Amino acid sequence: MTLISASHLVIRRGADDILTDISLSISAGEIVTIVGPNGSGKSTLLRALLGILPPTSGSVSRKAGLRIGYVPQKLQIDRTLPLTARRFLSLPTRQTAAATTAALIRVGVPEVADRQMTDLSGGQLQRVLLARALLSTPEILMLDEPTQGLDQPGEAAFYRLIEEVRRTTGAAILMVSHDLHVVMAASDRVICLNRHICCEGAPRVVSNAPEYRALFGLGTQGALALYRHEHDHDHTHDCGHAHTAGQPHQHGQTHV
Ligand SMILES: Nc1ncnc2c1ncn2[C@@H]1O[C@H](COP(=O)(O)OP(=O)(O)OP(=O)(O)O)[C@@H](O)[C@H]1O
Repeated sequence: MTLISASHLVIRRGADDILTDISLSISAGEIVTIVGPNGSGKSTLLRALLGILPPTSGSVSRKAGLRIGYVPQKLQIDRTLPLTARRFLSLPTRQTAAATTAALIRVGVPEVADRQMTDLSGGQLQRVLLARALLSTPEILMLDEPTQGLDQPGEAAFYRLIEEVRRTTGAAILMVSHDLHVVMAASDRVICLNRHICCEGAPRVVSNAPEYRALFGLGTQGALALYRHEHDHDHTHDCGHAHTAGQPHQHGQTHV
């Protein structure tokens, strides 16, 4: 079942097309990761799919009544405003103490309930944001670089949690990530964005550890090098190679 789809979506700001001709769909229960360089439109795409940003042209459609849990890239909290984690979970929809306690237990940080939001560590804050998103029992969770600023064990733990959420709730996950580990280990499908959809496909299992480590050092470019993807358009795109329309192909090595 399709939860969200975009058809020939264009988002323009001033004279600039931030997104051009984006067509995609997200199905129930799948984990899809959007990768792409800084400024490639990843956050803009999430916001357009959420319905926060109206399309300049093209369209976005969401299943009727779709419940979306959104974890934003940044959260601005006024340092002068006292706000405990429990209270934060009750905004904007009021929740019972039992519900907020259960949500914090679920994401593994019950001890932060009465702490100030501004005092939480990066990893605790991400979990509280996830807890709030889960309180709406979402059919799809949308996460914008949810592990930014976390160390590697923190990232790994957070993504294990995301996978568990998918397993236990069946929610689809759509996330933006720069992290090759995530792209490789946790996604059913990867979408490479550079204002248009550069390419997309299933991540490939990497058995050769030294190669994996070497490519991991290349950041997003490394990630792009390591998954299967199919092209449906014909140009020499920003992934740096030419190809022919209608000829899906598989990449096994770098294609920078
Ligand atoms: N409201 C706006 N007005 C004008 N330009 C904008 C606006 N919002 C975003 N942009 C521009 O659109 C482009 C895409 O931004 P976006 O934040 O979607 O990229 P991103 O891929 O998420 O980047 P990053 O990886 O750095 O978070 C950038 O060049 C940005 O400056």
